Amino acid sequence: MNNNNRLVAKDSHWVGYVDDRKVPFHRLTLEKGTTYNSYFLDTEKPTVIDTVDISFGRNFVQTLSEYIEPEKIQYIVINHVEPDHSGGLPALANKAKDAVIVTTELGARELKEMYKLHNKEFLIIKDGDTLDIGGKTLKFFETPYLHTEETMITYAVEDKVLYPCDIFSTHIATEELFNDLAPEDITEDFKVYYSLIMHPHRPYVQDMIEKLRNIEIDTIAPSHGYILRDNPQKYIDMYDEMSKPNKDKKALVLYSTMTGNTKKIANHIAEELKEAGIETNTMKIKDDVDMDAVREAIKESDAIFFGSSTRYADMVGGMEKVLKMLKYMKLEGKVGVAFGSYGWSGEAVEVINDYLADTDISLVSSSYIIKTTGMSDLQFPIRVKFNPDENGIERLKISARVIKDILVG
Ligand SMILES: Cc1cc2nc3c(=O)[nH]c(=O)nc-3n(C[C@H](O)[C@H](O)[C@H](O)COP(=O)(O)O)c2cc1C
Repeated sequence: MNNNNRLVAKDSHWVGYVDDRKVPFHRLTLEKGTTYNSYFLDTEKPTVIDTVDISFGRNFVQTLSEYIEPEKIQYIVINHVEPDHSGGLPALANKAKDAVIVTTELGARELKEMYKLHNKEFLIIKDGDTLDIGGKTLKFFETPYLHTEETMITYAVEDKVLYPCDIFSTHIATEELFNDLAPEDITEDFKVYYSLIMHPHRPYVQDMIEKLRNIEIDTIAPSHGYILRDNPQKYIDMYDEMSKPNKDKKALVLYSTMTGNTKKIANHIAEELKEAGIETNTMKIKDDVDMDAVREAIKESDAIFFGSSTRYADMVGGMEKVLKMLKYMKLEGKVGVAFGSYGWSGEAVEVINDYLADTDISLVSSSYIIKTTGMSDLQFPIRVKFNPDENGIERLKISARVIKDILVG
C-alpha cells in the first residue's frame, strides 16, 4: 500500500493491519474479513491511537517503523481494551519504553491486568479531557459500553477527525481504506456491524451522539473497515435513527408476598421502568386474584416480571396458579423475568424460572445477558436476600434498565 494512500489528515497515518482471513469473532465468522485500524499522529509528541489484533503485534510495529522509530512514541491512546485493538500494545510498549498510555480509569486497570503492564505510566482520561500532543490537540469522550464498559473515543480537534474505535466500524478487509474508494455500497455491512455490536447498548449510542453534536467532524476513522471521509454525517444519522427508543412497549410486574419484601423489589423495578419511559403496571397476586384480569394484563404486556418470596421451599399467594395458566397462552415475542425475596435458599424464584422456561416466553437469564450485552455482574433470575441494601437497589435498577433496553429495540 502506498504511504500516501494511508493519510487520514495532515501528519496522521493509518498503520493498521488488513486481515483477509474469515475471522472468528463474537461466535460469528467474518466472511469478508476485517481490518484493525491503528493511527499514527506524527506530532512533536508522536502519538499512536489504538493498535491491532493481538496476533499481529509484530507486523504492526514493523508498519509503524516506516514512519518513526517506535522508541520515540510518547503517547499510546487506547480507546478500547478488547485485544483486537489493544493487542499490539505489548509489542509496541516493549519498544516505546517511555510512552505514556492514555486511557480511562477502568481501561488502565484492565490493561495492567491483561498485559502485565505494571511498570508503565498511564494518563487517566475523564470525559471532555484534552491533551496537547504538540501540533494537534486531542479531546476525549467517555463512551461506556460502546463497545465495552471502559471505552472512550478520541477527537483530533484541528483535523476534525474522530477516532471512535469500534463505533462506526464495518467488518470488511480492504486495502482501499476510504469509503469513497469502496467498490460497492457499504451501507448493509455498516448496519450489520451496528446491529451486532452496538444495538444491545443503544441508550449509550444516543448519549454518544449527543456528545458529537457539539463537534465538527470531517472524517470518522474507526478501528474496523472503511474510514468515512465521504459524508460522515450520513453514518452518524444512521446510528441515531437505528438507536432511537421505541417507547410504545409495556411492562407488567406480578408479585406474591408474605411481609412486603417482594413488593419492595417489585416497586423498585416498576419505578425504574417508568422512569425510563416504559408504561408499567404492578399487580399483587393473592390466592383469590382475578385470573381474567391477570390474563388480560399479560396479553397486553411486552415484558412480564413474575415474583414470589419463598415459604418452606415454595411460592406464596396465587403465583403458581398464574404460572400454570401460562401454558395455555401465546407468549412468543414477550420477555419474562423471575424474581423474589428469600431468606436462605430461595427455591420460589427457581420454580418460577422453571415454569417460564416451559413456555414460549423469552426468558431472561444471566447467560443471555452476558451473551447479548457483555454485562457479567447482573443476576437473572433476580434474587434478593430479605431486603435489598443500597447496592442491591442499584443492581435492581440496572437490571430493570437492561430489560428496558431489550424492550425498546
Ligand atoms: C414461614 C416462613 C418460611 C420461610 N421459608 C423459607 C425457605 O424455605 N427458604 C428461604 O430461602 N426463605 C424462607 N423464608 C424467608 C422469606 O422468604 C424471607 O423472609 C423473605 O424476605 C420474605 O419476603 P416477603 O416479605 O416478600 O414474603 C421463610 C419465611 C417464613 C416466615
